[in-house]
Amino acid sequence: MYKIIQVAGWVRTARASGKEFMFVEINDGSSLKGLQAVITKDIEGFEAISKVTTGTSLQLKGTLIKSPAQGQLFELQVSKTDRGHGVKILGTCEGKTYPLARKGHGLEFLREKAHLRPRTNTFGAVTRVRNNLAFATHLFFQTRGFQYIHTPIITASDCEGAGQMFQVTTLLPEHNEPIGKVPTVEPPKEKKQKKKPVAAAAEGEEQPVAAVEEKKAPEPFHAKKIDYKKDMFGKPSFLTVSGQLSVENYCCALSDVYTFGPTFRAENSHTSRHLAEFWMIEPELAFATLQDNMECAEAYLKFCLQYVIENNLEDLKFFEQQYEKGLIERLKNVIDTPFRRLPYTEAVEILEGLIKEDKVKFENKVYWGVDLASEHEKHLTEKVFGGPIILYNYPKDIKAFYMKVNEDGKTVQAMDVLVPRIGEIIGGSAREENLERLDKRIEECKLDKQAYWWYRELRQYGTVPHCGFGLGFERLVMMATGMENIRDVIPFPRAPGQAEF
Ligand SMILES: NC(=O)C[C@H](N)C(=O)O
Repeated sequence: MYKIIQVAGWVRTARASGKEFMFVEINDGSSLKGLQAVITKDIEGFEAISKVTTGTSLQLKGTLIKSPAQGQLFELQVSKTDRGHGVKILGTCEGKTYPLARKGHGLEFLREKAHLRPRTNTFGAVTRVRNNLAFATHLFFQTRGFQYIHTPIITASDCEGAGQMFQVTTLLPEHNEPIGKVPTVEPPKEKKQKKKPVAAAAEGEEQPVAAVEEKKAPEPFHAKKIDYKKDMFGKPSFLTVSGQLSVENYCCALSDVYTFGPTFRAENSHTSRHLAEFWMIEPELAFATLQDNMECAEAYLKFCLQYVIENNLEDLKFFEQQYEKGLIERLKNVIDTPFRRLPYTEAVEILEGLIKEDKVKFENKVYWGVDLASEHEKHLTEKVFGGPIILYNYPKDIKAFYMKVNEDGKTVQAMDVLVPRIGEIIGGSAREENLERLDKRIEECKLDKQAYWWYRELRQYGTVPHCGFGLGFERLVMMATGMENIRDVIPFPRAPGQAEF
């Protein structure tokens, strides 16, 4: 049994075997392994093909046969036959300057070659896992009846109240001259429109706009004075730091919803866990408690990891070999073990106890009320509990205004999912659904009540208990692959000094 197939891809390795034939391994990025082709001398253009180097793009037509060689099931035989075999060089690759001609590049070197690094085994594998995690995310929420909401990228609201926002400015010239050639606008011939009666709108429906205005001739482009800054959004606007407040609007109408989009934080952070542009998954659950929130977060994380074990095993084995020994076992443990849940207060007591007994030293102080540093979070997950944990009921002073205050008046119904190596992967809370209490928090946090008028109205008109969380997608990719630097799990990292591509 043989099959004639046509494939295309980039040469990984090419080597001649005597003068009679040559071996070429090509890869099209669909999996870690490429396809080996044996090309014989009698094929047209053999002379040119025998000189191809790594990176060349090729199209091959040949017969797929069982491979006699070890480590591969099939190989492609390309030789002169009556079955239309052939080789076509699509794009040659300058071997002398091609940055990936040599094997075994460091990740740092590859970060500077963001346009070419997808061709390496590491970035091919990261990309395939990332893709499946995104797919698993939709699968998880969609099969549970959540609606996917596209929340805005440009917004005037600072969800977290943390002020780490990129401001959006226009590049249009200050002096109202339009860019480029101005089209001449001929005013249309004046035509009077008859007044039409407005049809009665059904209750609750939008009123149809009455066609009562006479159509005015458009003003010539130059005549209009435009204040671009003001006309654009009317107030300073920013790139979103979170879709949460927007998705809450939809949660208070469609019940369970989620958003999955890019978010931006203008942190001048050089750590291996932060990016200025990252993707966040933010579900919002209606008629739900903090308990429901924790359950959803845990089930979602486990679902995603299970999905990549089932669909990316070859890639995971590669990561295990190259980056993290025991990766697959670790993932299976996460899936199989219930996440330990404990109040923030208890976690602080554990850490304080360890410090007192001289069992651990931290750079950052630990006391009730502190925002735990990543060294504390890592210690808890890696050394104390040996797996992911969920901390909840955090001091209200270190958390955002929208979180529901507990009866003790000191803590809020917040939760963070912490995982080994990474620290916080999920942050969420039950939202304050009571308008009075929300207003009190807005005041305490010294925020502008007026700016949140629409958010407050959700509490005014048919409020419901609801909660939600945000998962930093890149941190999930790090968790699933064992990659240690967040810049290596996103196609084009946006971090200080890195925005060229
Ligand atoms: N949707 C969420 O709860 C995420 C939270 N607003 C954050 O940015 O961390």
